[in-house]
Amino acid sequence: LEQSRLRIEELKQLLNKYNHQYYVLDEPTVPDVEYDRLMQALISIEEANPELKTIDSPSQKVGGQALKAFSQVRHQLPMLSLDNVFDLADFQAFVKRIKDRLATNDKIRFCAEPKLDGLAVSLRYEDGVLVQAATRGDGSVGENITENIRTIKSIPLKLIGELGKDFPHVVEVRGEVFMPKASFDSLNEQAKKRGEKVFANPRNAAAGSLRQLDSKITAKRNLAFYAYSLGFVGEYNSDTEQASDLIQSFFSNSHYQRLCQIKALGLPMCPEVRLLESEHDCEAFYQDILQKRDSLSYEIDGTVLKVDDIAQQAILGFVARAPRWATAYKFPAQEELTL
Ligand SMILES: Cc1ccc(Cn2cc(C(N)=O)ccc2=O)c(C)c1
Repeated sequence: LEQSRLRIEELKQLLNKYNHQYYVLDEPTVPDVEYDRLMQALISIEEANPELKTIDSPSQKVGGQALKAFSQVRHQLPMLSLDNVFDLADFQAFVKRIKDRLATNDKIRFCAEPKLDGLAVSLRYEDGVLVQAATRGDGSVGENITENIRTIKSIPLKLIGELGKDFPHVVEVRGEVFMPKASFDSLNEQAKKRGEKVFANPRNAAAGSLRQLDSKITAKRNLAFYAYSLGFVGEYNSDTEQASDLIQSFFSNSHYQRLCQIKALGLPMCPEVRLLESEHDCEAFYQDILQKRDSLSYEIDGTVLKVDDIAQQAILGFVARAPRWATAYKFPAQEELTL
């Protein structure tokens, strides 16, 4: 049994590494057949020794037992929504409100990213292992979709790095689950052939795929994920308050640098994310993303511009459920697809 346990450990580490190389870094170092051989070996040892199967095993990527229903999860930190702006004048008013409240006339650094048209989820890693994933829900309570999230190939089941050195006991990562355009097109083509439900757009297809009680179905939907912020970070026993000194001992005071750290932990990050040195660079970013919109492999409905400095974010706080320090700068609606 000890031999099998060691062999399983070795296979898990190899396969989790290869998954990261293939799905997150896009730099595989072994051929697919080699990956497949190792995966088959892992699955057969786990079948022979079910008591050795663990929740961070890459064999989870194919899905598990179907659920009867989803349980609910209360977010330790609420998942908030974003206010919108639709034109440059609105965006400039947003910046002015920020400057007035910060009582500064200094340039404001922004973390800029495309606004992915998918579903917001929160991933909870304890001791570096993915233990829970939840939808946004109403911002305070969401659905527990852990089994479905585990099947998303670019989401690591285990963080890269060392507990206590690179990450604390509890790290939540928030981001968007989405269905790439190519996956959406082939899913609908297949659905048409089989007389099954056709989805109106990739966002609905992603939502429908995450709401499957049978994670084996989710596993076949080729969903993807990009992280866009931290959620709760701390120790198990701490109450809902953020221990900001603890966060600062692990993560940067720049939102953009935090995203880079999250990427180093193994989570995918949108390649279009930029650190902008001033509010005057935001319009150019918005126009740049707008002109490359059709060439992106995923659907977006605008950009998200966040004050980059964490201390400034804390001063600006939130209004009702939306932060004063961020806005979604949206694109004009695209003509609806006629199916
Ligand atoms: C048979 C087979 C096995 C694996 C894959 C894709 N793939 C490859 C790797 C790899 N090369 O590091 C890692 C994970 C993974 O999912 C395909 C397309 C087909």
